[in-house]
Amino acid sequence: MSLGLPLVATNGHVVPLTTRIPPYFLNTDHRQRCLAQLRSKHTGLEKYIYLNGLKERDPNLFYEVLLGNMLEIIPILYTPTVGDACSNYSHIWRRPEGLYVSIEHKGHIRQVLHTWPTGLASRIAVVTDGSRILGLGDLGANGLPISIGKLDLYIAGAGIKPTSAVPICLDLGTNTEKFLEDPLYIGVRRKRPATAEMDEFMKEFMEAMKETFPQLLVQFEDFSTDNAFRYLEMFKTQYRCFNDDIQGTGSVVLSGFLNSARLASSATGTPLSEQRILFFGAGSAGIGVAKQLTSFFTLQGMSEDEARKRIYTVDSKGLITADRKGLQEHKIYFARTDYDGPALTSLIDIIQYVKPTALLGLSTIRNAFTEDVVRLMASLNARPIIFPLSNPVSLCEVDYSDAIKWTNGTVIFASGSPYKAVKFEGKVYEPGQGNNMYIFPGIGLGTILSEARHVTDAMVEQASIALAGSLTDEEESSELVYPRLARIRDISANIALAVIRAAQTDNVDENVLFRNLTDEALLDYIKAKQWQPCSAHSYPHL
Ligand SMILES: NC(=O)c1ccc[n+]([C@@H]2O[C@H](COP(=O)([O-])OP(=O)(O)OC[C@H]3O[C@@H](n4cnc5c(N)ncnc54)[C@H](O)[C@@H]3O)[C@@H](O)[C@H]2O)c1
Ligand SMILES: O=C(O)C[C@H](O)C(=O)O
Ligand SMILES: [Mg+2]
Repeated sequence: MSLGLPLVATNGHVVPLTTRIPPYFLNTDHRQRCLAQLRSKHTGLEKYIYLNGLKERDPNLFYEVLLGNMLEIIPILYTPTVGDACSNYSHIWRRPEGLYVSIEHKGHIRQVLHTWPTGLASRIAVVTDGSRILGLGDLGANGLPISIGKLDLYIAGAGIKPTSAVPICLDLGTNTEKFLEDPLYIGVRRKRPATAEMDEFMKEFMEAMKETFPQLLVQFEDFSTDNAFRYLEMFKTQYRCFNDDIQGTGSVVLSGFLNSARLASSATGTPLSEQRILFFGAGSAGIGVAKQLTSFFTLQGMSEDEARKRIYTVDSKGLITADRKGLQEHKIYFARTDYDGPALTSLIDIIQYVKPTALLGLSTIRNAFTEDVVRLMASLNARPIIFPLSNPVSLCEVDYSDAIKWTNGTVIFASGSPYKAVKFEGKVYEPGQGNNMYIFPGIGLGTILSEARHVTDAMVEQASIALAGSLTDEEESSELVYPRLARIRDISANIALAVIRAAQTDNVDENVLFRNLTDEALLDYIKAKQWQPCSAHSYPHL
């Protein structure tokens, strides 16, 4: 109810003309109060629930607090705590906050999408089917928080308007027995459909998305690996969409790898063309990154074959070789044809054979990079590049403090989940966070603004190169391989610029107005478009 303008007392204090707002509330900093309330919670999950409530009560305040405290709050809304939120979502559920499209809606998906309140204003949907949430497996309908967390990064990190964001969970059932038996489980109680039924569902879903939200970009998130590759292939030139785990991860890891290779090369002189990269884990993420690296190597002048030879992949059965029977489709391209000895199954044996300059973990195997493994990498390389990229932290291949200790501080490190700085023998070392959160907000922003018909490979590649080039002098001299998170808005704007230029080169941009702008003018435009939260709007009746 409007009660007129607040009074300004002679001492300058603002006194609201209402009994519902405490008299001195407006003279205090409510953001500090929220932070104190947040910090009073003891577990990550309690903090997540608190923030969720704050977002519902006052979205402007929520995003203001988030933007001012990214380092503290991103790990709660996103990896790693979002993993706990997903695992427990049926039990912590409080209010509707995303769109569920269920297998039982098949044949009527358009009608379901029409119920979304922001309709034509929608620009970005993060869509998961909950089948491989982080490394936590099939969480079914509990997967929605991953879409919400990614969209919070779009809003905070790229400046997308909250009303443009559509978190979606496709509820296709789950193969995880304990959820099917849980009386509080919020999803349909059935096993996942066979491929043919799921394909029909996905085709109807994508068609309905395009009709209902014509200006929207779809980000596929955390689909199990076979489906992730299949739907990307099926839809990437038909709809405005991309897969975050394959392309976003490929792009962000290429970036960190380029900065790492430069750092290592200043100690060893090893050129990019002599890097040998060992992937421990060959799923959507491992193969997505391997493809992005080889594509970049060819851009640098290597032949496709030379580029591919730089890559070695390992799965649960050991080094992937072409002679292995029944290899899954996505593993064939990188299967080695130059090894014909007995199967190499231990990581130590594989490292001794490959002598990698870089070891990348996308395996979901906690502590797979043992002391022996890390020490062996350090004995082979003056600056070993070790990226344990599996999420959340509980599945990370090696902790930062161990990697520092076992390499005597020589490691060049980036992990998927955040780690704190480590003090070792009097020196402070800062880790990198090789997480697609640095890249998808910029890819999305650039795609939306340029109204690109599709997300092309060049758009993803240019995003990566822009991120790699975004380090400040201070960040470079601190030997960081990714920029500091607090700068993510500016970084996302720069990535968006690179994405728009690549869309233009590929002729997929429908907003051709940008073609006439200089880079400087376009960057200013992008920044001006970024949504800013303003908690002063929170009490409009005052
Ligand atoms: N850092 C990031 O930005 C980022 C992005 C995407 C995915 N990820 C993480 O990567 C991990 C993998 O994701 P995915 O989609 O590729 O999953 P996935 O399940 O398809 O892949 C896991 C791979 O690891 C292999 N593996 C399993 N056990 C192994 C063992 N004992 N030894 C060797 N290899 C083994 C599997 O064979 C498979 O190839 C997840 O934890 C996910 O959170 C991180
Ligand atoms: O969600 C993340 O933190 C990164 C990535 O998309 C993943 O699946 O692990
Ligand atoms: Mg993911």
